[in-house]
Amino acid sequence: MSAGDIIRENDDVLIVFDEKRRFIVKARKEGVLGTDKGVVRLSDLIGKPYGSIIKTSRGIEVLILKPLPFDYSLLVQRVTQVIYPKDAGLMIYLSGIKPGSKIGEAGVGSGALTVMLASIIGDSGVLYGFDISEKSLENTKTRLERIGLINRVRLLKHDIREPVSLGETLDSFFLDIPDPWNAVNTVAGLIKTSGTLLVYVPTINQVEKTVLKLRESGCFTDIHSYEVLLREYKVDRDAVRPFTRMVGHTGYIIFARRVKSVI
Ligand SMILES: C[S@@+](CC[C@H](N)C(=O)[O-])C[C@H]1O[C@@H](n2cnc3c(N)ncnc32)[C@H](O)[C@@H]1O
Repeated sequence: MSAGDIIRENDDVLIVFDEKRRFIVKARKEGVLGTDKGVVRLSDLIGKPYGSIIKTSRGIEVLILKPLPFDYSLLVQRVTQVIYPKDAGLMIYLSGIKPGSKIGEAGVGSGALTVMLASIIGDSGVLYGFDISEKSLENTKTRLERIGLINRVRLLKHDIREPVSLGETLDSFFLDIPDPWNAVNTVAGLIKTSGTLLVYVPTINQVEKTVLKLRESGCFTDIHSYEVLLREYKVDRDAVRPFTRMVGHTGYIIFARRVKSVI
């Protein structure tokens, strides 16, 4: 077992009571997490290996885990519609981003995608996050500080449809605003040639407008549009089937590569 497997003071811990009741807390010498299933003393977490089971004051067993990047969505206060992990997963894979990548995102909204992107680019990467809403920027800043990722992110109040200079070009740009077609020229100027653009839109009408604008700009090629449908399964002995409820629709993903000029 390595040192990182043992919970130390100030480490984040995911406490799982059941499917619905999950909390991220910091292990501390003082303080408690109070729930209807009893109290967990935060000092009880210190020195325990991640993956252990501890008991609340009411004797109920809870699991203590190391939070994964997507677990931090528990801390995201939704001030806007957010990008779901199923969509973020494909967007991140297609983008090709990795530790050290320099990337952009507009709008940051509630910061759900920002948290996932910032966790991937590492301490050597940088994310320029644009939004026109002061509230969204403030909210995202608070989340990133809480999770310890703020050093990788520069939050900027700016309308991404208007030109902007960053002093460097980006490996990838993530766009989630109502009218992305109006931002195509600006983001084309920010992405390095052979870099990637990922656009997220909730309606198919927005897909059409955006793709036509990307083609017309002459700055993008390899343009593809996708939708991700995710079905989870309920697994019991001799009774394996999809859950009866599923998320029917979230949004569409558009991928494109920046080129000098389309051949
Ligand atoms: C749907 S939310 C983004 C949600 C975000 N992707 C998430 O996962 O939390 C859209 C955001 O875009 C911002 N926005 C809208 N138009 C914009 C523009 N032209 N430039 C920058 N931000 C813009 C809005 O203020 C809003 O916060």
